[in-house]
Amino acid sequence: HLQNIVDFGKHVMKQFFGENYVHHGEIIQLPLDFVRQLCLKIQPERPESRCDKDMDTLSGYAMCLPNLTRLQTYRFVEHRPILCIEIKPKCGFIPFSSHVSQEIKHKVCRYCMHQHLKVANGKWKRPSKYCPLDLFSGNKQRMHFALKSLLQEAQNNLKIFKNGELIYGCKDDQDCVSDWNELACHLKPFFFPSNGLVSGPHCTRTIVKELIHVITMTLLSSTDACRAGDMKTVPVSQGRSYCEASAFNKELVRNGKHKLESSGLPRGCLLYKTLQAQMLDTLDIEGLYPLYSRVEQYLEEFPEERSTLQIDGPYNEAFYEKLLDLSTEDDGTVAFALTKVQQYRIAMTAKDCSIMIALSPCLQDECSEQRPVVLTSKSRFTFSVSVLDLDLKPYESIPHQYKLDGKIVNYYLKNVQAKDDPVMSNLFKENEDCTLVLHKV
Ligand SMILES: O=P(O)(O)O[C@@H]1[C@@H](OP(=O)(O)O)[C@H](OP(=O)(O)O)[C@H](O)[C@H](OP(=O)(O)O)[C@H]1OP(=O)(O)O
Ligand SMILES: Nc1ncnc2c1ncn2[C@@H]1O[C@H](COP(=O)(O)OP(=O)(O)OP(=O)(O)O)[C@@H](O)[C@H]1O
Repeated sequence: HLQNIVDFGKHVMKQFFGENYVHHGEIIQLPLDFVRQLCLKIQPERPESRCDKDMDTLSGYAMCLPNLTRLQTYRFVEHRPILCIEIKPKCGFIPFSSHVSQEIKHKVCRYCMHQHLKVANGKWKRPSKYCPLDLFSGNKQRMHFALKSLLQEAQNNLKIFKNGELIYGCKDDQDCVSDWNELACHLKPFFFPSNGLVSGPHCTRTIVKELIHVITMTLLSSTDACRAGDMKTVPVSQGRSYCEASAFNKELVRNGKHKLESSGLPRGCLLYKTLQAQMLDTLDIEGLYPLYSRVEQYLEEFPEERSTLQIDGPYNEAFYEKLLDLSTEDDGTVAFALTKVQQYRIAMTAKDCSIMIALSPCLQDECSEQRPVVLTSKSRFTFSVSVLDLDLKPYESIPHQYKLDGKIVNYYLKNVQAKDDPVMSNLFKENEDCTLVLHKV
């Protein structure tokens, strides 16, 4: 299983994301006693919602990954201060598939719809104003808004580490730190090293603005090329480039502006590559589910074929090659259905991965090709960008995805859209006041 995870990173995700962004890790052997002690030590630290999963304490094998809160541009550990921003951007496009049955899915993105269900279920206390389409727009104003929203309501989409230690974001499901003054205290030596800025609300705002600027610039930077770089899954123009529920969009509409800018992402940047991989979901779960059922039916008849079809690996070169087939014509075969299912699993993985941006202050003479640099008003940083959590989503999770999609959309239609829509909300009001009169017939 571990070998599969490593191979998947090495042979598949590196091709989609690029050599420098993906760290596939390696398998190591550990003494069982050490693993048992480690398990006991970390158990009380794990968020409650994660406690349904257990650490493997029996095999003696583990995956060793580099510490991505540190710079990845140097092979040896550096002992200078490091900031790391972890962003889980989620799905950055609106489905364009003709299989979508509810019009709302062509207007409001899944993240924004899901927010309402998550708040109703108690996963989060408040909805976030973050919309992935703003972050993926490539438009600096929209990206700034998205990042500010993440800083306001981090949920599980933003974490900030200083020297490897979490200083901002959710430690567990309940405990979310969102004190900007405290954050500014941590960041001040990075952004204003000569201490020329007095403290107070103005100082906090300035520091947060600088932080957002640095994140935007690093997200738009291109520090790698990849094999699938020229593979165009879908032209971005095919889907809607903004989400109607985005607070940024609503604000524009309120101000009488109806045109939302989408500058597009530079092709080499990690956001662009993430979006391209996400867009391998060309059919939407509604179009994909019948194809999954076709594969399932085949496997029921021929269970021994499961390994030939490479459903659970091996994730090798041959597996990657099959993913490049973007034909849309369904010839009714299992082969067609399987390709779409595997592409969907890649897309799901890319929709749930995280981006790690590591930043370290540097001097003017330290920039080179290997060490990209980003500038702020009073400092300069060398940085690296990596992608985290690239375990292929299981084939078995597809029915769950299908059900969840229905739940998210239905909840939104019933509880949010109906109230936002003036015609519908008037209907609700009238209904509240109406009296039912029964006549004898
Ligand atoms: O379905 P989603 O969009 O809620 O994503 C799940 C994530 O929830 P989120 O929306 O980020 O709060 C969820 O995140 P949390 O564990 O809740 O922080 C997981 O990442 C889950 O993946 P897996 O099933 O553990 O492999 C994710 O499930 P997958 O759908 O990616 O399998
Ligand atoms: N290589 C790494 N370097 C730095 N931080 C990491 C690394 N791997 C994971 N983390 C941190 O740990 C968090 C959880 O990691 P990840 O999502 O990979 O775990 P998981 O496999 O989903 O965990 P679980 O066992 O709870 O399901 C990440 O969001 C990140 O903050």
